[in-house]
Amino acid sequence: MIIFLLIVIAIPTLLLILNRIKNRRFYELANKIPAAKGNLPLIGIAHKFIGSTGKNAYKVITSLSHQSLENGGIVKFCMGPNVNFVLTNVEDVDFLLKSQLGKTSEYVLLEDFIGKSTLNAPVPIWKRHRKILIPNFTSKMMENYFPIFVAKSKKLVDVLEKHVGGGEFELFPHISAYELAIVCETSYGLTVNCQEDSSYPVLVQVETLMEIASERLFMVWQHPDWIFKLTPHYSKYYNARQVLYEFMLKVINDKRDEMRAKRRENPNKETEISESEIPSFLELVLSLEGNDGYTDMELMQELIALTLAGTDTSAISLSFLFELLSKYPDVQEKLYQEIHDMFGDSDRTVEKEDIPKLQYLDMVFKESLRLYSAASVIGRRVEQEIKLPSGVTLPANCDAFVSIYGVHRDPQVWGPDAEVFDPDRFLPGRYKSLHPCSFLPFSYGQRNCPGFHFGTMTLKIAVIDVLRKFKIVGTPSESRIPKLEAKFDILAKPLHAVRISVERRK
Ligand code: HEM
Repeated sequence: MIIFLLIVIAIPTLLLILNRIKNRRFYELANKIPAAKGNLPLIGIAHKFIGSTGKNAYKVITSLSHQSLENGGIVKFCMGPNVNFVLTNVEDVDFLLKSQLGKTSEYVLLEDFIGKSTLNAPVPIWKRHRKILIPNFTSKMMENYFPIFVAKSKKLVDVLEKHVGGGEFELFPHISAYELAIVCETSYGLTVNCQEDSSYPVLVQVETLMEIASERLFMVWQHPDWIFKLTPHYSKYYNARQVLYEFMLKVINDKRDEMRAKRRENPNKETEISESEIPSFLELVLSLEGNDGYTDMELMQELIALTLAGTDTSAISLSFLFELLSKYPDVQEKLYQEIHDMFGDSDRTVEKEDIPKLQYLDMVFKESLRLYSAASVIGRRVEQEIKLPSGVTLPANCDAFVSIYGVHRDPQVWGPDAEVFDPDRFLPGRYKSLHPCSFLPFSYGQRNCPGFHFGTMTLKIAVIDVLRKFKIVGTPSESRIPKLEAKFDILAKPLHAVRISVERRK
């Protein structure tokens, strides 16, 4: 027994000492940075995630963010042997996001279903993929996609119409279907009926995969693939991935056949996509010679990554926005007045030129994203030792997390009322004087969100169309500090199903 105990205690201790000696410089620098409360030797804060729920994980993340703010912009936490840092100082965040392009080790866990896609790929692959992806998001493409956004928004209004007089209902599935229908049509050129059918396979499987991947993220012992495969939820995960893969492969093959058939009909045509057509990302890649280096597997995984990146982020952001409007009827009425002043009682469709003219809409949109960013934290791998503008030096080979949640609630940036929901803080004169990294719901630097305009458009169009038609009714908040509960499922999502009711305006 004594020998057994000696082995159990002595071997890890010896390994720890050897690790400390080998990485002396790393620990010398890391030790200068304050550690999070409850950070224990050997395990760090991993115990805080035992039996973790998304709600608990969100609490840990927000607590680390507040501790970072209290320490002047940085806090250290360990997950088992890994030492990580949470940054909230805007100058440091600016420096980190401009200088470090690699993602942290957590993103590697996503490889299991999205491979090495733009979202999570190591830098050399990312550069190649991002170059192919970017033409899909130019202002010309946004113009092309605009009619698709408007058509899906109209369908969202039709679906909500059925709830008039019917009391409270769950909003999120309708919004999620709206965003998915847009991403499918713009990314794969596929018209899907998910707005009519809430059991649509992509919607359900993406949800399952995100839930399980998020749980695994915090269970460090499940990170090795062979252990993960032994867990009870692996078969659910595997089945969801199979359904998604089969669906996407069929989409690719069908599109390729369709394009080949067109080429046979018209062999003299140089490109397969005419100016008048709206090419999807998939069509753009398939029209490139040899798919520009994408294998079918890579292309399929990139499409899944685009679906994840584009659908959930936008749907979550829109859901929080509508929930805030239901809780603050004064803000909703002011916004409605602005929209009504522009459209009157007409039924004309929203046009691209309308959007920048709606200033209060922009302020409400930004304030909602400030308080409830779908991406509450983003990670960057620090390869070489870096000295941050605040004077802190991060050691080489560590993971640094930018807390978007923390930056957006920093009283030094946003004032003592940083927790208050106040769209006026985005009045152009007030907001322009802030550091560009003070507001970064779409991240910042070269690896920021390419879907920034896309997401902004889909959210604003839906808000305009829905408010023109309906008053959104919920339980008004008694405080100007909203207390919307969230959980962490890789993204920060509403904890409970958002329930609202709608009343017809006219
Ligand atoms: C309100 C909506 C959206 C929000 C809040 C959002 C937010 C973000 C954030 C914070 C990142 C950086 C993630 C990181 O560094 O880990 C990101 C990356 C990305 N987003 Fe978005 N996004 C939105 C909509 C979209 C849409 C509509 C698309 C595409 C259709 C999209 C595609 C992507 C892609 C491909 C990346 C990876 C970029 C790279 O690593 O180079 N996003 N997004």
